[in-house]
Amino acid sequence: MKPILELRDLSFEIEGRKILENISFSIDKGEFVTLTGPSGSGKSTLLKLIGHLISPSSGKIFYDGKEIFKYAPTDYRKNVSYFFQSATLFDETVYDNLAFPSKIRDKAFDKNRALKGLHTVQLPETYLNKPIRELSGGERQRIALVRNLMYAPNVLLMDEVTSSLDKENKEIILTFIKRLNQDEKLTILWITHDTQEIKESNRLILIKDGRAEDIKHD
Ligand SMILES: Nc1ncnc2c1ncn2[C@@H]1O[C@H](COP(=O)(O)OP(=O)(O)OP(=O)(O)O)[C@@H](O)[C@H]1O
Repeated sequence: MKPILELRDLSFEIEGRKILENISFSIDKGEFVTLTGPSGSGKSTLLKLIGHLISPSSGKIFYDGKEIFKYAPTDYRKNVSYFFQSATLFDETVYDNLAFPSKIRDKAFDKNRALKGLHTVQLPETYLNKPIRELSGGERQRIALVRNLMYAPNVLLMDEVTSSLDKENKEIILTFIKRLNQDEKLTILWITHDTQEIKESNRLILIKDGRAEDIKHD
């Protein structure tokens, strides 16, 4: 089976300083992978490279066997989605936000999927009509994730998305992404420092001194 993501000899330098050096690894469809490593080791940089937000100094990244810059950026983002910690919702209702992905695709709003998403992140259906400004930070983060997954990508990249959340919100988000990983074979690559979250992933890649090393693989 060909890997869904493949990094070949990826290096990244900034202002003459080597941040990542000859990183090579592959990820198969359906894997749930945590990137770990000391602060400043280059984890966020690596995720941004894979998300096609920045370009490597050398080396290549392949998605589904094709180099990522050969995809039109919008096509790539539909397949490989980068979810930010500070994902912004528009200051309208939950419904407006959840309907946005269908609007830009010129498709009908999939209410069932939206309600299933709300249910999994433990918010009642009545939240559809709630203005965003009335939601707590954790609730906003949950809605942002449901919106991001209205049309599930094949790969979800996330950089410390739960770090500012309390235990309850962390668990809800973890349950949601695990469900998508199991039910929809969503491939997940994320950065987290939370030991419970690390335990849930089936592979752990350590980024240290510019290099990558597999340290756990189920
Ligand atoms: N735009 C930039 N300009 C200059 N240096 C940068 C830039 N982006 C990242 N760096 C440097 O690259 C190194 C790696 O940063 P990165 O944010 O990828 O680390 P990290 O492993 O994600 O750290 P943390 O766990 O603390 O978030 C750091 O030394 C950082 O200062």
